[in-house]
Amino acid sequence: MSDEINVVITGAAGQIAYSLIFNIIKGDMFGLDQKIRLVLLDLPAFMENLKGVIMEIEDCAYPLVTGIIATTDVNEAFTNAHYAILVGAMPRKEGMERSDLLKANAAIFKVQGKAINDHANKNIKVLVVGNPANTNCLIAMLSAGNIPKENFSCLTRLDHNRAKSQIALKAGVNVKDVHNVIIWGNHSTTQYPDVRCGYVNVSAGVKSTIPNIIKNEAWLQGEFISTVQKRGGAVIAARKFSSAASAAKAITDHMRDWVLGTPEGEYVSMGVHSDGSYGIPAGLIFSFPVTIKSGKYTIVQGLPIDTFSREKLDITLKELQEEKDLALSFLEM
Ligand SMILES: NC(=O)c1ccc[n+]([C@@H]2O[C@H](COP(=O)([O-])OP(=O)(O)OC[C@H]3O[C@@H](n4cnc5c(N)ncnc54)[C@H](O)[C@@H]3O)[C@@H](O)[C@H]2O)c1
Ligand SMILES: O=C(O)CC[C@H](O)C(=O)O
Repeated sequence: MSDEINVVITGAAGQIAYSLIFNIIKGDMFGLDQKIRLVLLDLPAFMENLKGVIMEIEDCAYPLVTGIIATTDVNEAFTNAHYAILVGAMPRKEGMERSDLLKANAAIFKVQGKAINDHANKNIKVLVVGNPANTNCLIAMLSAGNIPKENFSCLTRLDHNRAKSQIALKAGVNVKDVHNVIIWGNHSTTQYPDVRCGYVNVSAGVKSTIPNIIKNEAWLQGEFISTVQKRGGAVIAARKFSSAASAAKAITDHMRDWVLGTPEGEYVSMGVHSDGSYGIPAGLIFSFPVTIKSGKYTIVQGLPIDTFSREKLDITLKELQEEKDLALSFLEM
């Protein structure tokens, strides 16, 4: 890595950023030796709040921070950016549909995609978090034709972590022993959390598949899936705000693995540009199981897709195609 990296966070005065920034400057994302110049983008009305966040960054006295820029100007923000975490968007409140979000947020990601295209480092890695994350990511990617498609991804790691945790709770094991769960598709209630190929480390050198450990197919195909699919909504209903600390943790996991790589044999879930794998047509941002080496992800190939799974993949694919059509019609792209 270079001596110093420029890391842009949009929505920097918001809830997620308030956890995320501190994970980054502690070294949880890029390692303990990587110097970081933080570039914090938000709307003019939030600059005063951002001043308070910057005071707290300074007061943490973490040695990895070599500079902090606060700005409301997208072109300034993305100039020579090495990493961009696009969190800034309008979050869904109780009673709001995702289609309302689509319209409000699609325009933001078109402008930011273009600014990335025109001003960022050509090797930039972009993670889209703001919802609807897959479609916002697609719009940013389509607006940044000079940047390789593989440099864009969206966050489904929170769903992945939620799935791991639900399995650990049900099986009565530590979450660190649960491996290779998969989130397919959209970061929405149509996602397909799939644990058929996952496993649990039972004791030193002994592992068993998740279906073997849980021994309850009805739960795995029913309550487990719907709990993970609806977890974001459940947090909003209880907290009145959308998940923030767990989202920041998932962003940190996603970026750390994208930059530093995944352990041998370990899959993680990432929303990435579809390439025809598993019958998902090119031209969408779809969550797949991936492995990562030297900063490049590879979609895991050859996993079995049974009839139940095919139906689930088709449902989430259909939703993503509809979101894409709607977003492109709003933007006249
Ligand atoms: N993909 C995921 O797993 C996941 C998980 C949780 C939340 N989210 C989404 O993340 C987004 C942010 O959530 P939050 O809780 O931090 O919201 P928040 O409302 O607390 O913060 C959002 C921030 O974005 C800023 N913002 C809005 N438009 C902007 C723009 N054009 N440029 C720069 N900044 C802008 C706002 O001023 C605000 O400070 C929401 O869309 C939410 O639904 C995604
Ligand atoms: O708006 C939602 O229902 C989900 C919000 C967020 O993406 C999450 O997964 O916690």
